[in-house]
Amino acid sequence: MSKNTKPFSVRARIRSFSFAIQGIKTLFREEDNAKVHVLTAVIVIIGGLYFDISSVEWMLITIAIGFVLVTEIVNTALENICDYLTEETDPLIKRIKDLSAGAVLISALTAIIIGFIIFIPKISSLLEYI
Ligand SMILES: Nc1ncnc2c1ncn2[C@@H]1O[C@H](COP(=O)(O)OP(=O)(O)OP(=O)(O)O)[C@@H](O)[C@H]1O
Repeated sequence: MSKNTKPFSVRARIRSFSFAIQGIKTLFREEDNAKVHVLTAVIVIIGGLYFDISSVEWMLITIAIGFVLVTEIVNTALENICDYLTEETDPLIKRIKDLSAGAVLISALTAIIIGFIIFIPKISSLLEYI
């Protein structure tokens, strides 16, 4: 394994950070799924502010939102690699893309379950109060 012999450089770290920001921008510009996830996250955050949820609930929601966005980014990167490798229909490419899409689905379902556990009791007590 090759050892990184480059000296530590703050400038290089800032450059790497800017590449990561470019990746996030690409995701939101080109992936409709990511736009849906962000819109959902905004609605959840508004709900959290409205119901004045606890610190632990904010932490769970933050983890859920981050988990969904990270799987979406990894899925998009894998899809791009697949499309770069071949434009032909290939069973292995299908397998990779379907597995990757499965990861996004699992993360989204996890986030939905967390959202339901946090918000359903609050919404029901609000409805009872009305
Ligand atoms: N080269 C390929 N060979 C075989 N099957 C493919 C190939 N490309 C895509 N597929 C199949 O078609 C499905 C949809 O592929 P696509 O790349 O459009 O993903 P998508 O999830 O619709 O993309 P997006 O995230 O952009 O909405 C894949 O999950 C896979 O099952």
